[in-house]
Amino acid sequence: MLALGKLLELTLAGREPAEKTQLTVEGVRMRWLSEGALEVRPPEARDNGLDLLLSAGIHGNETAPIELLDRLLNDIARGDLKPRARILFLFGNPEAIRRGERFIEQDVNRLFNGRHEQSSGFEALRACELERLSASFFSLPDRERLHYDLHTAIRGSKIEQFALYPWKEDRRHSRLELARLRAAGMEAVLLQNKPSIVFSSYTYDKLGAESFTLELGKARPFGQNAGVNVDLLETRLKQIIEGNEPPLAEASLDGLQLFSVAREIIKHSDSFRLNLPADIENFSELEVGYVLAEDIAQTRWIIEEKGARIIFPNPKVKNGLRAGILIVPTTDENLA
Ligand SMILES: O=C(O)CCC(=O)N[C@@H](CCC(=O)O)C(=O)O
Ligand SMILES: [Zn+2]
Repeated sequence: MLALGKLLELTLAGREPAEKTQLTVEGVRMRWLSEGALEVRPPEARDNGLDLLLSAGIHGNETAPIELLDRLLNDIARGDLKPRARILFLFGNPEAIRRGERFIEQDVNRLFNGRHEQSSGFEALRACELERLSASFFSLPDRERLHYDLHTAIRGSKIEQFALYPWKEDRRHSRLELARLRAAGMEAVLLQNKPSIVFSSYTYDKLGAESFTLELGKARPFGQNAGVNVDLLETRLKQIIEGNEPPLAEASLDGLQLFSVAREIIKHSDSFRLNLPADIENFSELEVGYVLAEDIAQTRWIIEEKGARIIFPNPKVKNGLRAGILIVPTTDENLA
């Protein structure tokens, strides 16, 4: 296999490849751009006009998505997968991946859309570099732009695989993209309703891509991901890459559950207390009247919304950051 197909090995070893560009037997050009960053370009005659950004390892301990991208890249380098799309593969936080940690100093996925400029340290620099790499990748005119930022979650979930769809003023969420996600095995989608500082939000808002954070199961170390079944997603990604995706029945979302954000729970101080068991699962329902959290100056977060559920509860985040999202079921009536 071509050395550049071993992007994960290079990244784990902290090494640069001797040759920065290689051609596969299929005439596909692979170009190493920076640590954990590799561009794949099909021969011009085969190019179908899709620019696909696949990122994983924004959180270093979320290894199932990293292993998935590694398999796709290996297949391309061997000539077994024949891309018609241009692809940018990104491993988000190489140092955290090497150490098996979510992050080292600060969460890269809270540093996009300008936040890295108000910060310092190597994770802020990396977020800046990821913005630059993706902006340059998505700079070609008249092409379809798609970004999947792949994650696994800290805790178990009542709904195992789901997506978060960013928000931008005057832009509607696409029914066709939701149908594509359903075909890729996602069981639910959270439709965001305000701007955010995560990677998928940056590529959606600033670069005009259709962008999603995908949650694929529970985070485990390398080699221990048998419990994370990414078969449907892997099959769909191969079809998207090869340009032979079966047509999508747009009208039907086929049981895909839709949610919207009711409130983001923000941790304001060290006095923040989250009144949930440590092993609570994502999408657990909360009763109206329940005191979910308490913070400085007698602030109390009380459930007011019928059918509310919690995702990503995490009282350990830094002050000022999101310590959970309260979500409620929604309908498909506002989709484009
Ligand atoms: O399990 C958790 O608490 C977090 C899992 C995770 O990393 N999720 C992403 C979601 C990004 C988004 O809001 O689109 C994150 O928190 O960065
Ligand atoms: Zn993550």
